[in-house]
Amino acid sequence: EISLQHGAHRLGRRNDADMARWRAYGLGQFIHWGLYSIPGGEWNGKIYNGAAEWIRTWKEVSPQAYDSLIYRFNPIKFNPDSWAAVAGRMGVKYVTITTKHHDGFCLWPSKYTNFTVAHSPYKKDIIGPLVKAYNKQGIDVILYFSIMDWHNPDWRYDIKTRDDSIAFNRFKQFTRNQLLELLTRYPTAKGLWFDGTWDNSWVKQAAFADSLETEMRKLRPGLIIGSRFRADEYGKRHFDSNGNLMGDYEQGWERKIPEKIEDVHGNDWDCVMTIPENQWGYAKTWSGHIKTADELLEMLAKCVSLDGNFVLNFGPKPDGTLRTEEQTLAKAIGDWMTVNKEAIYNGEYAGFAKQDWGYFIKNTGTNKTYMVIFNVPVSGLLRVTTPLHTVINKAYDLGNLTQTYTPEEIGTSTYFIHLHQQTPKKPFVIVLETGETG
Ligand SMILES: C[C@@H]1N[C@@H](C#Cc2ccccc2)[C@H](O)[C@@H]1O
Repeated sequence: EISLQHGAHRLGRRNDADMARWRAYGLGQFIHWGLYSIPGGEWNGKIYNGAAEWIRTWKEVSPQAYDSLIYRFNPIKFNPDSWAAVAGRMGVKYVTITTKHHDGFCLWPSKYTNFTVAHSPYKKDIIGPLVKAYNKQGIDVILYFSIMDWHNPDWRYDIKTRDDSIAFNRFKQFTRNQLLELLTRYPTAKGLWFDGTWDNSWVKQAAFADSLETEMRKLRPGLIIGSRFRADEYGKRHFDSNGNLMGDYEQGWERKIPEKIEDVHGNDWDCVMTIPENQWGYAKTWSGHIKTADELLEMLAKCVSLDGNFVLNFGPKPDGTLRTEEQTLAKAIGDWMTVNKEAIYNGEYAGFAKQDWGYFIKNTGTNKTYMVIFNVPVSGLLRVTTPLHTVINKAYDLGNLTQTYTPEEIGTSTYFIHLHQQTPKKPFVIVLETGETG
């Protein structure tokens, strides 16, 4: 181990109540909404092949023309209660909302810049009503904040000259001011989801970022900050130069999911996922593979089975409504969660050997382990290998408690569950109530 001033300040998982609440969420919603939602991935009739929220960087787009979109931001159909109702029906426990994406446009009336909703035709704060509406549905809020800010003239990709350094010092104060402003304006926010922290300019700010993280945690005890916020003094991000996780959970799983428990190194983590291959902000034309409800449910079960949270992204339209495809998926996921949510909430790694039919999820603090089944073998036999000294006392369908099973013991800690009849063409859950022997 080397001596670090600005590496991880805690080894292992946080063990406080705020983090336990985050750990139990299972399912979250991401919302990407801002000026980029207006062009929706198109400019002058041409389709941008990148992610819609990055259209400002397209060579076909002049930054000034993009920034003038502020004068067209007027989501007259925006109704946060309807978004929160869709999220509540879907079964999400938390939402991560973009307060400011890389383009620098603020969805709250920040005092530190005019590039905000306050200077758009809409005029009103978006974040406050969103936080209130989601909290009213019992859904916690995490604020997404991009450090990289293309609009701010003091932003730099690297610090090469004294002028760069003077400008970036102004930028650091601006960033600190905005973050303290967000935490003060929205005190019920449970955490900050940082992005846009990969450029050298920010990576070189280990001391400043470390001090700012400490200041934010002091201002808001229990605040949850992920591994993407800051680098250590050697420029190492997410994991410091000693290989220890920085922040409270790993934020490296963007549009990807770990394969096995060893990949998560005993840390908390979240996977943030798009419905199309790679569109976060609203894109008029979705191209390529659009994930189905069953695919998304399998991603959810896989994440929770490996001790993570699954956060599905929505990109609302410029008028403030949700696109039909997203509403349809939210309902399909919600219909499944209505029956099976106890397999997801308070879920953790079960320690059972992974099987091809699906995923094991243990319920924190109880003797229940859930089999979330996606791939029924033609034999109709579901193999279960329990951890040593664990026995199965009861087995039954979560969706039909009278549908019970008598596991056939076929070897040490190994059983077959015989499925009774042709099973539904939908993911389903069998509950195992276990006990310990010896
Ligand atoms: C959560 C997601 N992170 C952002 C990004 C990115 C990115 C940028 C460059 C290379 C790879 C990924 C996306 O715009 C979205 O906000």
